[in-house]
Amino acid sequence: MKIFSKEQIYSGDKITTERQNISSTDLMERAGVKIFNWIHARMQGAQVPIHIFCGIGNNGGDGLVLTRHLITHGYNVHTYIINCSDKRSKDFLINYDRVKQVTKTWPTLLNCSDDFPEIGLEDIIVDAVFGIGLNRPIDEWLKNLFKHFRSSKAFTLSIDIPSGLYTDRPIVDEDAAVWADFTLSFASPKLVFFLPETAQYTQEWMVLDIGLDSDFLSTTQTIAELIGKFEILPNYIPRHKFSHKGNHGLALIVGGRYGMIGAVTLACKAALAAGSGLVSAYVPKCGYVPLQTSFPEGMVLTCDDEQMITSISFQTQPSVVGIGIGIGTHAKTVSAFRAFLEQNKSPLVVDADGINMLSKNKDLLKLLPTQTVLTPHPKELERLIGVWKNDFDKLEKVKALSKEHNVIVVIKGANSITVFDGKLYINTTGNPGLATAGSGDVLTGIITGLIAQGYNALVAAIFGVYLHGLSADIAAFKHGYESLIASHVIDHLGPAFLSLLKKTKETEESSQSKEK
Ligand SMILES: NC(=O)C1=CN([C@@H]2O[C@H](COP(=O)(O)OP(=O)(O)OC[C@H]3O[C@@H](n4cnc5c(N)ncnc54)[C@H](O)[C@@H]3O)[C@@H](O)[C@H]2O)[C@H](O)CC1
Ligand SMILES: [K+]
Repeated sequence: MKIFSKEQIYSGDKITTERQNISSTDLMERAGVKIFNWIHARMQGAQVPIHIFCGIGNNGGDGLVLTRHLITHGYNVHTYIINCSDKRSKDFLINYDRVKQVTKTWPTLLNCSDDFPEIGLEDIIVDAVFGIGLNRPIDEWLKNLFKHFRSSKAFTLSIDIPSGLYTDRPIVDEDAAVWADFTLSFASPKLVFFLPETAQYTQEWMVLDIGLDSDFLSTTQTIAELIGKFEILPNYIPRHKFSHKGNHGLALIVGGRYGMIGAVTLACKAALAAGSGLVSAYVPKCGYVPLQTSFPEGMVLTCDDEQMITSISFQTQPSVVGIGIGIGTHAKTVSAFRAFLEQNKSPLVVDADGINMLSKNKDLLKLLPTQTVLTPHPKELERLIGVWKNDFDKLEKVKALSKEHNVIVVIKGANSITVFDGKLYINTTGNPGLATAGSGDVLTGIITGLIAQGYNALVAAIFGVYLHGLSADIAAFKHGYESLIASHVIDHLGPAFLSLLKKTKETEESSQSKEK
């Protein structure tokens, strides 16, 4: 699913009104009716007090359309206009008049020093104060109003975006935005729903289709894309009946040191379970026996050193090398890594200490083959790109690194984001159970295993992150978040593939991202 920028949404509105020969008021009516339908389907006339707070822009206009329909359907509605400026939008004013035509109880004007209305715990708040048009910090009174919403503990529904959030900038103060339980967003979810600093402002979200021009929707290229089942499926490579293991590549996992052989084992098993035809490990001598014992499907190569990798040389030409897991950053290992990079001809996935070695020896970045996949966790990323000021700054820094070295960077986290060629691919699967030892090693194994069998590196990174999360989601049904361990993620890769390919309703994208 595309994630449109603010500018794209404004131009989509304009194109739609022109091509469909409708007014902006008509489009607002559609938007407001969609919200009304969503609420009406759930409340079915219940007389719970609904407090609708409207700004004076078009987000407030949406709130007024909602107000009118709720009133005419007999709901218990209290509407407030945040009357702190006189720049009322045209469609706000039209809908303000329309509300006055259906009720004698006109909206309450809240001047920006007034007391706040009482809100009960069981009431509902609709936040239509600001949409995507917020362009400057909000004042103290508004902050206090938003705090009042939060302290009421009433269910809070935001229209389009929690008021106070910008679409393209961080906010500095956690009281400066509405903390929504649910956000109904028009046309596309907003990027800030997925960034660590702002995702907390809405517990859940859903996109409402307001019938924007279909050519606009299909042809507009976006910087960010949300990756769900329907984005992954077209990239799936089916297996041929007569294929043999040689057709599905050889993945080589290079890593490990004394006490860190388990990590390599996890990555090897994950590469195999992700579909690599053959998987080999390259480890220091101390890894030989444990790997041969716990990973009977694989081959094990060793360097001469007992404890750590001091040289990397092998006879075969692997389809892909996954390097860095548990490898350490000893000077001898760095030399071996450098020598390896200087002569390597295979595509690469670099993780963990592999990334740490790149961070400490930036000249090594130049030796990476094009479209190498880097999979840093937040600390590794910080070592690689330096400290960032906020999520937007982080994304810009990662885009710059990716561009300079032509590499694919997977920013791991709750919504892992794969960055390449200026684009952001935001993953939708996964759960907090993945915050556990070894889950990153499994991800590296999966991505390596996908490249081995012929997926291009970008698809492998996006698909790998998706599968890893999906597998964890399936495993969590059985194990819960606390008891989920990295091995479960490997064990559930099979069910993850099956669920991806299953054509039933239950496996379709979560209701978080689709209108029901
Ligand atoms: N296709 C769609 O998505 C549609 C969206 N709609 C809704 O329209 C809003 C965007 O409306 P807009 O009028 O551009 O902006 P806002 O309602 O967010 O309000 C801006 C309003 O507020 C003033 N302002 C900005 N910052 C501040 C501040 N810090 N303090 C006080 N006032 C501020 C600004 O000057 C404007 O006057 C979108 O989100 C949807 O909800 C349409 O209904 C139809 C289609
Ligand atoms: K809002």
